[in-house]
Amino acid sequence: MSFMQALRRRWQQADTLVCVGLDPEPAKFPAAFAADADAVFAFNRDIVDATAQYACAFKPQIAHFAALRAEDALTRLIAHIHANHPDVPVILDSKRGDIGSTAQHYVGEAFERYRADAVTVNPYLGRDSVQPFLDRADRGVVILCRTSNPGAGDLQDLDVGGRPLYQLVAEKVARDWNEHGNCALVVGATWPEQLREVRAIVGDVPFLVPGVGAQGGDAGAVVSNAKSADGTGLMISSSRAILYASNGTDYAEAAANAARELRDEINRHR
Ligand SMILES: O=c1ccn([C@@H]2O[C@H](COP(=O)(O)O)[C@@H](O)[C@H]2O)c(=O)[nH]1
Repeated sequence: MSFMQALRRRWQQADTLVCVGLDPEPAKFPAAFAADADAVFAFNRDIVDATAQYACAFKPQIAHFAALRAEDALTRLIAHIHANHPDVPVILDSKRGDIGSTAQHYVGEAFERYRADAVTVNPYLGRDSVQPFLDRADRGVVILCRTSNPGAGDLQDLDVGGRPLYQLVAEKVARDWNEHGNCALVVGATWPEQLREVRAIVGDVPFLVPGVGAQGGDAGAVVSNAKSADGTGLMISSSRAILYASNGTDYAEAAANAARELRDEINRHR
């Protein structure tokens, strides 16, 4: 089953648009993990098992693992998700982008080494840099469009022939790059108006929407402005607000509660 098929099936069967972000920061782990040499894997595994029922996708962010020299933990975590929660697809958030010959190796990194179902990609080197990802029709290619950070507009809003650059990215992805139907777009929850504009341009292309929770985006506004025609179309991603809902012994239960509350808030606006 392709990433897009798995995502659509998950949206329908689990009735959730929540993407659980996996961004390990050992300083925020509960005290019990201090003596655990495998803490990065163990903490994330517990979070995954506690929140899977509320998740339409998991999104590990690669830098959080690589900076800790925990690539092996990331490999085992994704294998754990596939083995124990096979209906929940995994998006590797690595924001890759390079000339085609190197991009081919980033494809291998995401899909062969880590066995992710989808990967985030930076489009600013142009189509040939994204083509090796696009060619993998079974995998998702989640392309940066209008990111959630405060400086997103510095470049993404630059005027190109009377329109902001991010709108041209959206149009190009939806009309040219999505031949296999395997593209999605990153649009931040912190930009409700831009979410509405991009949805109007791209039809039902799925959005990965980071920026609720710790970054302060309004989940209700995201849904109202950017849901697709059938009330889905969104992977609304939260990392810190779920992962670190508690640093006590109830960390897994608190994470599950945070994910469930986000799911319920989202569903109230669908
Ligand atoms: O525009 C973007 C693209 C990616 N991210 C990533 O999402 C999470 C957000 O974490 P929170 O704790 O929910 O704020 C993180 O991995 C970012 O690298 C983003 O925030 N914005």
